[in-house]
Amino acid sequence: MSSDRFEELTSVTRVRVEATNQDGVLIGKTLSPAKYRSCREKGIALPDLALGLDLNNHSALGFGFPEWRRNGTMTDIELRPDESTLVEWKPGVASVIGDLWTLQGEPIGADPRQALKRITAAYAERGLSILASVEIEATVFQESIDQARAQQYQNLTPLGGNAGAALVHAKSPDYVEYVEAVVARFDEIGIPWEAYSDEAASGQIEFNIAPADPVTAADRWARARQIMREVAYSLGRSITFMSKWSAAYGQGAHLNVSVSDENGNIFFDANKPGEPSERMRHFIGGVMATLEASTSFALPTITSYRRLMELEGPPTTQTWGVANKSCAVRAVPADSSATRLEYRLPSADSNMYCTLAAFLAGGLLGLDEKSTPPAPFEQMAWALVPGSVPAVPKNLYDAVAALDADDQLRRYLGDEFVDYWVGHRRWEWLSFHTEAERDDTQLSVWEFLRYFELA
Ligand SMILES: NC(=O)CC[C@H](N)C(=O)O
Repeated sequence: MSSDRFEELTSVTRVRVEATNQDGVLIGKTLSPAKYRSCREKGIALPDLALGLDLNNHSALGFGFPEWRRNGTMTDIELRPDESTLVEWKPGVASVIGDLWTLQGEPIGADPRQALKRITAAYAERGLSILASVEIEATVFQESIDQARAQQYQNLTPLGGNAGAALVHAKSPDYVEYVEAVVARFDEIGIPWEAYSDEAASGQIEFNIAPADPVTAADRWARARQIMREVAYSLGRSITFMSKWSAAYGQGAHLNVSVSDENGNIFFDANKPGEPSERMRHFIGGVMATLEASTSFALPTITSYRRLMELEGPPTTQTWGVANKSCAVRAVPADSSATRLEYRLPSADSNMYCTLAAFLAGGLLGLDEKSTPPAPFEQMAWALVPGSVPAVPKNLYDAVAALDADDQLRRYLGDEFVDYWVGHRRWEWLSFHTEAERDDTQLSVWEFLRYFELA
C-alpha cells in the first residue's frame, strides 16, 4: 500500500484524468476518489467524440472512420491512467495523464500520446534514447477572459505595455506578477523550468522547460500550457497560443532534440567539434526528406501559416543549417551534452505529441537509411528569390496533401495515426472554407473564435 502513489495523496477529493486530442486540447473528466479507484485499472470511459470533435464542437464526420469509431455509430473509448504522471495539481485535486484504448482492449492508433510512445519505443529497440524540450510561447492580455470573449477576442491590450521588445526586464508589475505566478505553479507540481523571457511581440512570453524523454516532455508541455491559462484567468487576464493574432511577430513552439546511445550523444563527434556528427547528418537527411509531409503536424491550423513571414523568426523554407536560425532545422554544435537539433517550424498552436512524433519519425528514417542531407544552408534563408529554394507548404491544404502522399512517415507513424490526422485536417480546411469569411488573406474572426482559447 505504501508504494501506491495515489493512496498517498490523502487530501485529494477530485481526480482529473487527462489526455490530449488531435487539436492539442486537454480533454478528460474529473472523478471522485471512489470512482477513480473503481476504474483506474481498466480505464475511464469517454465518448469516442473525445477524439472526434473539432474546436467548434462539430463532429468531424465523413473522413474514414477507424474501426474504433464503429462507422459512425458512436461508442465509448477508455482512458487508461499512466500513474507515473500523477501529481497533486492544486490542493485537493489530483491530475493524471493517460492513454486511449478501445473497449476491446486495443491501443488507439490515432491517440497522439501513444503515437509518440511508439516512435520512442522504435528508438529504444535500436538502443537509442532521446532528450527533447519545447520552447513555449504565448501572449497574455490585460483583459479578463470574459471580457475577451465579449469582444470576440478583438482589440485586446497585450500585458506589460508596448515599451521594450524581446529580452527586456523593465516590464510593468502586472507582467512580473503573471510570470512569477506561473513558475511558482511549475515548481509546485514539479515542472522543471529553466528560463522565461519576454519575446519579440508585446505581451509575448516564452517559457523554457528542461529536456526530458519525449513523452515526459510532451506531458510537461500540455501541463505547462494548462497552468499558463489557469494563472492568466485567475489573475483576471486572458492568454492565447494562436500562432498569429495580429500583424506583430507570431508565436512558435521550437523543439530541441538530441539522441544518445550507450556511449552518449550521437549528434556529437569529439573529432569534429562545431560540425554535425555523421549520425546527426543521417538524422537531418531523414528529417529533410519528410519535412514537407510533416509540416502538417508542425503547422496544424488555418492560422499557423500566417506566422510564416520573412525575417520574423519562423522559417519559410525547407532548409537546414549549422547555427543558422533562419532555417527550418538548426544544427546546434556544442559540447557532448548540449549538441542538439532545433526544429524551428512548429507553431505555438501545434500538438507537441504529434509534432515531436513526426520529427522523430523523420530522424529515425534517416538513421535507418543512413540518409544524406542536402547541403547546409549558409546564408540567410529569408527573402530569397521565389523558387530558388523549396518553400514550406503555404497552407493547410498543401501540407496535408503532402502528408497523405508520403509513405515514408506512414511507415514510422502508422497508417491509422496518419489517416485520422489527414481526415481531421481536411475537415479543418473545409470548415474554414464553408463557415468563415472566406478571405484567406487576413486573420478572420472565425479563427479567433475557434483558436483563441483552445489552440
Ligand atoms: N525565439 C525566436 O527565435 C522567435 C521565434 C518566433 N516567435 C517564432 O514564431 O518562431
